[in-house]
Amino acid sequence: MTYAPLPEFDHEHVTTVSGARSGITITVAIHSSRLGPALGGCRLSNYDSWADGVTDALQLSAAMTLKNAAAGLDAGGGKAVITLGTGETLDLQRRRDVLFDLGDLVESLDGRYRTAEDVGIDQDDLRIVAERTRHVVGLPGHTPGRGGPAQDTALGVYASIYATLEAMGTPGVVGRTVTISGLGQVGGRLARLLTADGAQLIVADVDPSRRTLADELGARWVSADDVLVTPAEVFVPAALGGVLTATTIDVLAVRAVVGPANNQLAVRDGADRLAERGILYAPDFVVNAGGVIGLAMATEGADRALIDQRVRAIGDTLRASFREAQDQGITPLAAAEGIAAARLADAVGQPHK
Ligand SMILES: NC(=O)c1ccc[n+]([C@@H]2O[C@H](COP(=O)([O-])OP(=O)(O)OC[C@H]3O[C@@H](n4cnc5c(N)ncnc54)[C@H](O)[C@@H]3O)[C@@H](O)[C@H]2O)c1
Repeated sequence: MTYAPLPEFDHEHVTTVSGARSGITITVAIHSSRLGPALGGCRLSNYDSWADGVTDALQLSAAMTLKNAAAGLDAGGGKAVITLGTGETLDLQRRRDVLFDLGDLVESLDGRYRTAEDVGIDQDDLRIVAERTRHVVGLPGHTPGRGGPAQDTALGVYASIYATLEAMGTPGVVGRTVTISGLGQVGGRLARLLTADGAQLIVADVDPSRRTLADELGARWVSADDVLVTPAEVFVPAALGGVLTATTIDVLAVRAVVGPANNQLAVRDGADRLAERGILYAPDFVVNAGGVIGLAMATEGADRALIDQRVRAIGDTLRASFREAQDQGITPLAAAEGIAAARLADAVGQPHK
């Protein structure tokens, strides 16, 4: 994973601790609570160093501020990261210990940050965290309908792909080639939706067991190494962030990038580079907001139909970003950041940002 350098420190509050039970480094980063108490998942992942874990928490929480603002949620941006060393795994006892440590840390923030699932944390883990804190969102049984943020995230990406193809002047997915890198919780669900609509899928995953789904859907399987150079109309990054480096942008053979991975751009000028290559970039924090929209709305008691409607409206936010970009001669990323910034600027009576 490549981390774009942070231009400045503008977070409201960051706490990094060694868990009292586990000794594992845990960071909670609250970037902004201007629109409400911060909401964002907890990631449990391996890092080269504890400092990389902190950097990831800083970047992910800043992205949550943009995501929640652009999605029209009354929620600020925050994120937690549990930092495991390279190759480190947890046995059941240690996993429980670190989840209790996380719960205590979240509880100590008294509701300023609400945690949820993210990569490496599932609903069983959330149940354990909830034994130590009230500030957990998306517990099993709390989301109406099909449940789980991945389905809502996939639906938001699906709506985004339609909006992007429309902006490219080639609406609809029938017969269009779409490459999905990462057939996990989101990528797998998205693959099913697009196949049902008649898209031609090309898929890759580092986990060979995902090939079963590829075969079931009649998708073409390519290696994870080749996925970026394989020609297609749309590239969907659905694995880890940081996939769009100066080098990979130069070799991409697609017309658009639309995917759920957080913080896809490893270089700050990545959006400009994509535009120079004539590749339409759908900003990740707009595209992947479905999960958090579902979580936030479920806590407010919304029903499934209303949540679906709001998740599908991600396509409209994207259309507005593309229009603004066209009108102003800026990238869609800058336009989407402008939409989020306008909401943040309108918020009153809350702390700075
Ligand atoms: N789950 C959500 O609701 C949600 C919400 C917002 C953003 N996201 C982001 O979307 C992405 C996917 O999330 P997910 O929940 O599906 O995760 P996941 O862990 O279920 O799936 C990721 C998949 O990517 C594969 N993978 C890992 N490295 C790869 C590589 N180099 N090349 C190809 N495949 C690779 C993994 O084997 C796995 O199958 C993540 O970046 C996540 O942060 C997810």
